Amino acid sequence: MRIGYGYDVHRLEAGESLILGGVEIPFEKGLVGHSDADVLLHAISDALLGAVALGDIGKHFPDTDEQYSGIDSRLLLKEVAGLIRKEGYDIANIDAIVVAEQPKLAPYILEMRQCIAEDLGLGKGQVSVKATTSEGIGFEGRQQGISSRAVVLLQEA
Ligand SMILES: Nc1ccn([C@@H]2O[C@H](COP(=O)(O)O)[C@@H](O)[C@H]2O)c(=O)n1
Ligand SMILES: C[C@@]1(CO)OP(=O)(O)OP(=O)(O)OC[C@H]1O
Repeated sequence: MRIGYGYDVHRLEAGESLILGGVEIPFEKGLVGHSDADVLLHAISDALLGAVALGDIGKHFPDTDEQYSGIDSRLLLKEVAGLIRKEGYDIANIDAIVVAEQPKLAPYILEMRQCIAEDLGLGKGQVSVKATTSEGIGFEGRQQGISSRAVVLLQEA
């Protein structure tokens, strides 16, 4: 068995799309990144890579490489899942949290879990996504950014 942990942050700006867990969420601001800036999928991807000591998504998909400009992070997640399988592991479960003052994410959580489960070939019972505010403090609380943390457990295939 292997455990992995991932953390990511992206900046919030007006005029950008807000995509979390593969789901586009209507909001006045969105996340800025080289890719689609899906901070939740990035945290999960980093947790998966970390579990098999394969570095992080910045190593595999450098933000200096034009081929990843604006890329759908679901494609990156699927590629990471392939690397995990190549190392001889299956995903037992994922637990992730998004720290966002706004918007209210509860209505979108089920769809996020379904997207992630579909991309990783899992049941939605193996994928947990949670949300919390930052109680108005810190960069998330000031709505300057959104962060995400994820933990994954892998088992030998
Ligand atoms: N962006 C968010 C943040 C939180 N939620 C849900 O609201 C509940 C209360 O949040 P606290 O920060 O007071 O813990 C929490 O349990 C989340 O389910 C949300 O939907 N969207
Ligand atoms: C995903 C990648 C690649 O497009 O870019 P960003 O969207 O900037 O995301 P980040 O979490 O900073 O790091 C990984 C990157 O190399």
